[in-house]
Amino acid sequence: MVKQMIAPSILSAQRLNLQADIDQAVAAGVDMLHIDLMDGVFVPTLSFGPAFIKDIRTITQVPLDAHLMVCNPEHYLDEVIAAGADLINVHVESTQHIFRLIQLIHAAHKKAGVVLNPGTAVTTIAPLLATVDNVLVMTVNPGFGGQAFIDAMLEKIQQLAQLKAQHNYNYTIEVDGGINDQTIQQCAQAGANIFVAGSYIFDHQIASQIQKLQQALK
Ligand SMILES: O=C(CO)[C@@H](O)[C@H](O)COP(=O)(O)O
Ligand SMILES: [Fe+2]
Repeated sequence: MVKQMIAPSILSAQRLNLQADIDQAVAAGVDMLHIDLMDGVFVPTLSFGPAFIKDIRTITQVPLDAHLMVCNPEHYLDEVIAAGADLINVHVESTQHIFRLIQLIHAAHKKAGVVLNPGTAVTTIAPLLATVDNVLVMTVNPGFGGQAFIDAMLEKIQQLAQLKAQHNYNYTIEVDGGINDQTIQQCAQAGANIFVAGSYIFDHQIASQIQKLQQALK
C-alpha cells in the first residue's frame, strides 16, 4: 500500500510571512511542500521562479514538489534541479519533448512526474506510464488557487489506478486543485496518493486544516 501524502501548495501561503506558514505546516506533519512555477504564458498568472525553490530549500528538509506551469520547461529544468526540488512535475501540454525531460530529470536522480490538464486524456501519456514516478492530475484548470474541484477528474484518477494495477507500474497519483476534507476522500477512494491543498490549508488555521485532511484520509 502506497503512503498517503499531504502536500500544501504554498501559492496560498502569506508571502510576507512565508517561513512562519511553512514552519506551521511542517510541524503539523505534512509530507511534502508543493511549489507552483507559473510564467504568465502557459497559465495567465505569474508566481515563483526556480530561485524561490532554492530559498525554500534552505529553511526545510521536507521534500519539495515543483509543479512547472511554464512554456518551454526545458529552459528551467537545470535551475529547478540545482535548486533542490525532489519531485519535478512537467505538464505534457507544455513541451514537444516530454520523454526527453523525464530522462533529464532521472539523470539528475530526481523523481519525474507528468501533469495532465483537465482536458488532457490519460491515453495521451500512455507511453510514459512505465517510466514516470508520478502522474499529477489537475483537478482544476491550472493558474489559480481557490477554484472548485472538477468532479469529472475522478474517473481519470480511477483509470490511472487501474492501469497501474494492471501493468504493475510504479507511479504515484497526485491530485491538485480544489482539495478539501470532502474531495480528498473522493480522490483517495479513486486511487490518488498525493494530495495538494492550497487555500483549504492556508486560508484558515493551518495546523487544524492539515489535521482535518489527515483525519479524512483515515
Ligand atoms: O497548481 C495549482 C493551481 O494552478 C495549485 O497547486 C493551487 O495552488 C491549488 O490551490 P487550491 O485549489 O488548493 O486552493
Ligand atoms: Fe500546483
